[in-house]
Amino acid sequence: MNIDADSRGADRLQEGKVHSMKLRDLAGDQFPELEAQLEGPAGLLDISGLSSDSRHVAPGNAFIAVAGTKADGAGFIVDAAGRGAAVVIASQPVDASIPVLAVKEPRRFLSIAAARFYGRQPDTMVAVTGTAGKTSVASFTRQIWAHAGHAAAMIGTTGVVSPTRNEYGALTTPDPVSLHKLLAELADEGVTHASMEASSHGLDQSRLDGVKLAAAAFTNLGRDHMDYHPTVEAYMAAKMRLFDRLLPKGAPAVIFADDAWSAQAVKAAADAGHDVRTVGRKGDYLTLKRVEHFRHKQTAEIHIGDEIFEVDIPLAGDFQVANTLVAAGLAMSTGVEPKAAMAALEKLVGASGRLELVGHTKDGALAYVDYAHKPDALENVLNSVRPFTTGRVIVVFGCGGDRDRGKRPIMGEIACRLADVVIVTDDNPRSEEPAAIRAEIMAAAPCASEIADRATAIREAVAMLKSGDTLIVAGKGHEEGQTIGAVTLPFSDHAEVRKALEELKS
Ligand SMILES: CC(=O)N[C@H]1[C@@H](OP(=O)(O)OP(=O)(O)OC[C@H]2O[C@@H](n3ccc(=O)[nH]c3=O)[C@H](O)[C@@H]2O)O[C@H](CO)[C@@H](O)[C@@H]1O[C@H](C)C(=O)N[C@@H](C)C(=O)N[C@H](CCC(=O)O)C(=O)O
Ligand SMILES: Nc1ncnc2c1ncn2[C@@H]1O[C@H](COP(=O)(O)OP(=O)(O)OP(=O)(O)O)[C@@H](O)[C@H]1O
Ligand SMILES: N[C@H](CCC[C@H](N)C(=O)O)C(=O)O
Ligand SMILES: [Mg+2]
Repeated sequence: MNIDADSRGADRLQEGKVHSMKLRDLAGDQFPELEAQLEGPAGLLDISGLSSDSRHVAPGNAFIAVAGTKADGAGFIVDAAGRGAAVVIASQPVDASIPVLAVKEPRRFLSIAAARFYGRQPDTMVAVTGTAGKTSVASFTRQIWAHAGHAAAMIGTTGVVSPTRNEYGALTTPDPVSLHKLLAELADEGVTHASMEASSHGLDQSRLDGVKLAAAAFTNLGRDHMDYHPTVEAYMAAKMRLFDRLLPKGAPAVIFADDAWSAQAVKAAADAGHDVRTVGRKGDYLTLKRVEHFRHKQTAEIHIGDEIFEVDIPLAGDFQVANTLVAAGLAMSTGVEPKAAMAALEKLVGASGRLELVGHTKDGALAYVDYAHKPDALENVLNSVRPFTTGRVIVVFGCGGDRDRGKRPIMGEIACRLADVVIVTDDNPRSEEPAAIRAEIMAAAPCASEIADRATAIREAVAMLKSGDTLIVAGKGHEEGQTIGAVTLPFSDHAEVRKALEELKS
């Protein structure tokens, strides 16, 4: 059976390379404004691929001109034509040396056409949105499916994981062309179930519009990406696109019930005609009755209908219970039996760099790496370790450059309020002046000390650990680099924490 699947996959990939489609087949019937335009000769053009970046156009491609944050693709039509584009799809008719077809939403066209061009995706796809927890939920959902015997994959911030891959990725939600190429490859490799993260950028830019979703989920909403979305309401509206535009009517919408924005998410999903399934303490699909926190695990009592499960979740952090419930909700909504889902929760492995225990001192002080790079996440992670910390909570963190400046003082205030020792350091300053970023955090963190170099900050924090203390190195999680200016130097919080712990022992 494997041999068959493999050889089919190979054929298909081979086919992909020489593949072409008539423009009218690529467009399908979702763009009424294109119908008349496709009846002409343009509809019969053979299209060899799609690109929204003129620099990547190959002969015979359709160039989709989209308006971006920095430029408007319509300004690159001449460039695309020069590289052999067969046709342009844009928001307005433009005079050009090749046919230009106008659609209302070029980004949506790009996604739908990419889905049709690559043709296949895993049979059961789910997507999760929310400010925090997406990567964890996508990973846990994949793991629950895998325990239930399905060939499962996940796509998100940490990359792609499938039975045959573990690849680092650049974006949380890939651009539509890479996404559908990847989905077709996964389907050809035999993957039947895939979970993906729906970032607010991805939703806003219609990157997921071609994905056929069986279910979707919402975790929570907090402050994030205020450099991109004009208001928090606009940010929430982008997230709710998952329910009101993408999820087919009547499909399960799994919603975490205990967040301040839960009611609004429930309303959006119900208004869109979905089968709303809430999870959490206030949840009715999966109801959390009780949690006991231990150092490296938590025991949760979960009610599903009339059944009661007592589950040992091998992860630290209250928020991880929320994430496991959302993941179990998605897995059960796509056919996993409750008993199998609950059994799988006992085997979960945390996503890399999400409150991940990297090591401990000889006195047993714990050192964690975590990806909290936004206010709510920092608040959650610091609160999460307090119950099992008998000594001090020590945190090392910074804020990224060229990103939302407003979060800097907010995170500074949270750190001083919830930790006993705070060290402010650099986290991808990018094109900004690192000292200026730190100063904006420090302005609201009078308790903090400042150590610019992240490796030094980590070494000093590890050196001060005493029995009962907990160290959180926050903000970079799984990342493998530190971006200063335009250069990314290799850097890993995991490696630096390990090195510092080793130095202590020697
Ligand atoms: C802000 C943002 O989301 N930008 C994304 C967006 O680019 P853009 O539309 O802003 O591009 P632009 O530079 O204004 O150019 C407009 C158009 O002209 C085209 N162009 C440009 C130059 C040229 O010579 N020829 C040409 O055709 C561009 O390809 C583009 O299509 O569309 C591009 C194609 O899909 C993405 O690669 C790009 O992601 C950039 C790299 C990025 O950093 N995005 C981050 C912020 C992001 O999306 N993050 C989220 C959330 C992360 C999380 O919190 O988890 C994610 O999903 O990863
Ligand atoms: N359910 C949750 N509630 C609050 N904070 C959480 C939750 N889940 C995770 N976190 C915090 O957010 C960090 C990132 O978690 P995760 O990667 O799962 O979320 P994400 O939504 O994918 O984030 P990103 O948008 O940055 O990719 C964790 O390291 C933790 O600090
Ligand atoms: N997806 C997020 C990750 C931020 C992680 C943090 N380490 C930083 O660089 O700010 C972003 O690109 O805004
Ligand atoms: Mg993520």
